Amino acid sequence: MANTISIMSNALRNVVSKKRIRYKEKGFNLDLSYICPKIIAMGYPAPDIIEGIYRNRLEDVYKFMEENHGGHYRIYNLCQERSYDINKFHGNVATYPFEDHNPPPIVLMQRFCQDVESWLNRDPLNVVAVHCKAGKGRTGTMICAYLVHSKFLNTADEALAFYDEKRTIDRKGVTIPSQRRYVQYYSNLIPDIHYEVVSLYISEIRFAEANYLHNLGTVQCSISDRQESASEKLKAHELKTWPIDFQKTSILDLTSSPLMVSGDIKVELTQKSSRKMICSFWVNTFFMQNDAARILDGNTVKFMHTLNKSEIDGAHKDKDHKSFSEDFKIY
Ligand SMILES: O=P(O)(O)O[C@@H]1[C@@H](OP(=O)(O)O)[C@H](OP(=O)(O)O)[C@H](O)[C@H](OP(=O)(O)O)[C@H]1OP(=O)(O)O
Repeated sequence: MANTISIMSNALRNVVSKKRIRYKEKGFNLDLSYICPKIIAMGYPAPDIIEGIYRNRLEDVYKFMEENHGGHYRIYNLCQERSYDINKFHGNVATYPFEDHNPPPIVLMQRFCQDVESWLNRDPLNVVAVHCKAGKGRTGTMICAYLVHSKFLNTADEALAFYDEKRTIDRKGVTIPSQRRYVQYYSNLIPDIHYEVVSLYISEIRFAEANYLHNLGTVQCSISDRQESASEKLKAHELKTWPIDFQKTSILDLTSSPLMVSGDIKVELTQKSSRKMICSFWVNTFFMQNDAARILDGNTVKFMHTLNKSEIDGAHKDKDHKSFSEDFKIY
C-alpha cells in the first residue's frame, strides 16, 4: 500500500515538474538539477504533507543535501509567498524574496550574488541550493546573475542558454522577458559599474500596431514602482493609472504632466471591465538611459526606449499571433 502511494506520488511530482530536469540517482527522485557542481536549482522543499505529495518533500531535500553535501550547503529561498522553518536546514537558509513571474530588484540581485560568492569562497566543498516555487524562473534569474557575476560565463545570453539547458529538457528555463532583461542588466554592471537609482520623467508611451488593443476598447494602463511593505514584502506600488481608449488613440500622452519614475518600473495593461492582465514589462531607469536612443529637444535630452513583442511579458507567449501582431511594440 505504502509502495503504491509512493509510486503515485512520484508520478504526480513528474507531472507537476513538467519539463524541469529531475535528479534521479542514489534512490532520490527530486525536482532538482545541478547547474554546475557548486550550484543547484530545485523546486520548493515543501514541509506541508499535501504539497509534499506533488512537490519536493522537505525531508527528502534535507536527506539529499546531508548525504551529498553535509556541512557544506547553504539554501537560498527566493519565494515571497511562502516559507518554512529554517532550522530544518540547520538555520543555513538565506531569503531573497521577490514576486512570482516578476524580475528581482537590481539591489537584491547584487546582495544575492555577494552572499553566494562569500559562501562559496569560504570552503572549496561548499555548494548552494537555490529555489523558488517551481525552481525555474526566479531561481534561474538569480543563478544566471551569479554565473556572470562569478565570470563562470561571460555574457547574460550565455548564462541564460546554459541554465535553460541544465534545468529543463525543452531549454525553456527563464522564459519571462523581464526576468531575462534583468539578467542582461546585471551583466552590464559586471565590469565594475556602480549602480545607482536614477530618476527620469515619462512623457509618452506609444503602443504600435495595436490592432488587438483596438478591439479591446478602453484599457487601463498603470505605471508602478517598487516598495517594500510593512511586512517586508516587495510590492509593485501603483503610481498612476490612466484609461486609454484604443479605438481613438494608441498613445498615452503625458507631455503636459510627465510622471517622475525611479529605479525598477512596471508598466501594465489590464482590461478595464475584468481587470484581466493583458501584458506588462519591467524596466530599470538606470539601464534605460543607456539602452535608449537620445533625442535633443532644445536643452533637454529625451530618451526613446523601444520594446518588441518578444520583450513584453504576456505578449511574448503569443507565438501564433492570435492576439498581438508581430510588430507589437511599446516605445
Ligand atoms: O512557465 P510555466 O508555465 O512553467 O510557469 C511556472 C508556473 O507554472 P504554472 O504556469 O502555474 O503551471 C510555476 O507554478 P507552479 O509550480 O506550477 O505552481 C511557477 O509559478 C514558475 O515560476 P517560478 O519558477 O516559481 O519563479 C512558473 O515559471 P515562470 O513562467 O515564472 O518561468
